[in-house]
Amino acid sequence: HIDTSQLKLVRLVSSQSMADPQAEARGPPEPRAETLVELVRVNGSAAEATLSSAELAWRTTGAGRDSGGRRKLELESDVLGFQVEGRSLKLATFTRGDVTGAGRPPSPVGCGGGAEDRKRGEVAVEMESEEAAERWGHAIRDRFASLGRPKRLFFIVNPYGGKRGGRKIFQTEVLPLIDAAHIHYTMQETNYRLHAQEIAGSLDLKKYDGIVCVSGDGILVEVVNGLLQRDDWDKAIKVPLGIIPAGTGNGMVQGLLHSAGEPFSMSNAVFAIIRGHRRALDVTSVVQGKTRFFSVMMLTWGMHCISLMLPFFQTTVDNTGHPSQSFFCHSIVLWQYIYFTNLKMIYELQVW
Ligand SMILES: Nc1ncnc2c1ncn2[C@@H]1O[C@H](COP(=O)(O)OP(=O)(O)OP(=O)(O)O)[C@@H](O)[C@H]1O
Repeated sequence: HIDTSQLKLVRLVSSQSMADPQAEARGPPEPRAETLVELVRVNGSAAEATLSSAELAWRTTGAGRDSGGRRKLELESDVLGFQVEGRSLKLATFTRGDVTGAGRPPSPVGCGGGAEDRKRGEVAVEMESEEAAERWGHAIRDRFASLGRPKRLFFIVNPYGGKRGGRKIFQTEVLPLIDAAHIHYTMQETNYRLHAQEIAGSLDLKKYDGIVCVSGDGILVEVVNGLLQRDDWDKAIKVPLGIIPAGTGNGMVQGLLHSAGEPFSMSNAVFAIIRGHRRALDVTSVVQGKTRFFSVMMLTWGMHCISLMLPFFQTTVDNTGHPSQSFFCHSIVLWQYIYFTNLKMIYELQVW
């Protein structure tokens, strides 16, 4: 609870504060990777396969019904992970539509776009030699690294958020995809209020490529507060943060997925983290007496207030700056309207 009579200052800490910390380290974009071509068997069918910087494509060469059909996997958006086993390169796919050709008529090249849910699958590419499989494995690993995919994640799970499904969501929705992506992880459940803040305040951040909250927005805000209260806060706040919707409103996830052009779903939220999707968020700082609070949601609150002051402003704006049409958001705006029109005090507020 914040005593609003003492609300003195809303300060925009930095519009870049949650930007990709590895962007600088990664430096300028890699030169285009060499294209590899091999005669292989894909899910048992003879094919000519090509690995370019962005995709793995193959054209079947056998005499069957499917002969000459071309299929492809976008490495960034269709592949969860892969492993090399002897001469075999096994790709765990997560696609909209069928790209393997098993069980359905051939689909046209490309499988991105559309609101259809992604489904898991496997594409097994049998190479002529173990060396070839290793070479392709290295090449795909390099492609993933250049996309900024995380290798080690720290999960904070709130078992009491929303409908108290955090634990189950982690086990059944998050872990299978994280395992398929071969991401190493550590998981810690929150045991009490502000536990997430404590965890973020003392976590050895060198060990992880990101912190993921399986929770509502409240835990994310705790994590931001924990990071910003550290002595090394300026480095700490650059650690990528992720959120898997296990809360009540989940406004942050909805906004982030919308900005990435992905429909809101649990698996899309997990996959966005695996793919290393990032965007910068503003952090606000509120000083109340001698205490300072940080929030990534407070700006939304501010934006709603501004929207209320403009009588012809038709839409609300969510925390990522996108128009939000949900009934829930409009209810919040209505509640804020009633709240603010009943306030008798004027607050000093600066944003810069
Ligand atoms: N083990 C726990 N026991 C009691 N409270 C907890 C525990 N773990 C976390 N909390 C508290 O639960 C609160 C709400 O958490 P969270 O944000 O995950 O869910 P929510 O409030 O339901 O979702 P939303 O923020 O989307 O409305 C947080 O303030 C956190 O401090």
